[in-house]
Parts: sequence; structure tokens; C-alpha cells
Amino acid sequence: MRQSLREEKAIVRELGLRRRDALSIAARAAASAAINDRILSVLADRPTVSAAGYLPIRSEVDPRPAMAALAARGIAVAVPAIVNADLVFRRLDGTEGMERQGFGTYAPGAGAEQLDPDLLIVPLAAFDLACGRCGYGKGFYDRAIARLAQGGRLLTIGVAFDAQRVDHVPMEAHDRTLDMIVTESAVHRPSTAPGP
Ligand SMILES: Nc1nc2c(c(=O)[nH]1)N(C=O)[C@@H](CNc1ccc(C(=O)N[C@@H](CCC(=O)O)C(=O)O)cc1)CN2
Ligand SMILES: Nc1ncnc2c1ncn2[C@@H]1O[C@H](COP(=O)(O)OP(=O)(O)OP(=O)(O)O)[C@@H](O)[C@H]1O
Repeated sequence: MRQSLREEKAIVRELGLRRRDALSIAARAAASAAINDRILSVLADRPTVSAAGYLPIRSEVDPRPAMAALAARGIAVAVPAIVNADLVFRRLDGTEGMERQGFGTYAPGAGAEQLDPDLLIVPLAAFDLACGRCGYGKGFYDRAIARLAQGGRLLTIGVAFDAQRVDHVPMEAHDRTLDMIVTESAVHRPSTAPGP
């Protein structure tokens, strides 16, 4: 049972990544712009102390315009770094040089301020309308969300292109649905998903 769930998830992951890679650079840029606008309208009147985005790799949605707009509102903005095989979130304020984190990702060095964000903008490989997601398969975000959610208020916003939607993301016990998934055409919430 467990093995087949893993295998099913791997298939869904490959499908989402393949469809994301197949989008043209121009299509990704246009869709990313729409996604950034939508993220900012969703957050317009939500009090946020600190937010984590990410620096895009490969064909990921580029959330940097939304991160910059949040920073301009005085919100502390961080990106993930990998420490002891877990994510920590380091503030991007230009005071610390960037370091390679592996897998083509970068983050400010260990001297940067470490934050526990109350808003998480989450990259993903594939999602479904119930706001299930899967990433690159290392469980980094699953563990980070589990940890940050213990601290109280946490809003998780997945960002993806419409093309990354699949019928169903197989969910393991540790998987959490996101609070919303923002694409170029919609904001999906678990409450608005059609029933099973
Ligand atoms: N832009 C962005 N940053 C991000 C993530 C992401 O999904 N997107 N992450 C989301 O989780 C974390 C990094 N995720 C990683 C996911 C997989 C491997 C990984 O597979 N490493 C292989 C080596 C693969 C290679 O270098 O080609 C390994 O450990 O064996 C590493 C980091 C944090 N930063
Ligand atoms: N909360 C957790 N506690 C302990 N281990 C976990 C937790 N979440 C995930 N893991 C481990 O991480 C592994 C990979 O998880 P999964 O396949 O869900 O990754 P993913 O969602 O694709 O990746 P990511 O979260 O990095 O984007 C799981 O098999 C599990 O062993």
C-alpha cells in the first residue's frame, strides 16, 4: 500500500514537472506575472509579520515580484536554506552574501537573520483542486510546514501554473493540504474543491 502510494506520487510529480518544463519562457513569464498579482490581492488585508518566498530554479513560478512588494510594505522576507537536511528561513535583506544550497538553489549565508515566517509561498511539482501538493520528493516543505504550524498562525500559499494540475495527488500521512494554491487563472481553496 505504502509503496504504491509512493509510486503513484512519483508519477504525478514527473507529470507536473514535465508539463511545467514544456511551457515556453514567454508563457511562464506571463503566467508568473498574473500569479504575483493574485498573491498580492489575496494578501491585501492580511496582517503578515514575516513571509518566506523562494528563489526560482528550473521552470518554477517566479514569486520575486510579490516578495519585493511584501518587503516594500515592511514585511520581513526570507528564503529557504538547508541546515541538517531541514529548511530554515533566512532573511533576504542584502546584508549577507548568497551561498549555494545545492540543487541549483541559493540563500543568504548563516549570518543572516533566521525567521519563522507566518506566510509561506510554496513551490511545487504538481497539485490538485483539494490543494494537495507534491514537490521534488525530499519532504523539505512537508517538514517545514509541520514545524511552523506548531508555532501558531501560518498561511501556506502554493504557487503553480495551471498546467501542473493533476486529478489527484496521492497524500501520505505526513502530507498537509495547503491553505490555497494560486495559478494564473484561479485561487484554489480546499473548501471550493469539488467533492471526491
Ligand atoms: N526554488 C526552490 N528552492 C528550494 C526548493 C524548491 O523546491 N524550489 N526546495 C524544496 O524543497 C528546497 C530545496 N530542495 C531540494 C530538493 C531536492 C534536492 C535533491 O534532490 N538533492 C539530490 C541531489 C540532486 C542534484 O543536485 O541534482 C540529493 O540530495 O541526492 C535538493 C534540494 C529549498 N529551496
Ligand atoms: N512531517 C514529516 N516528518 C518526518 N518526515 C517527513 C515529514 N514530511 C515528509 N517527510 C519525509 O519526506 C519524504 C518525502 O516526502 P514527499 O514525497 O511528500 O516530498 P515532497 O512533498 O514531494 O517534497 P517537498 O516537501 O520537499 O517539496 C517522505 O517519504 C517522508 O519520509
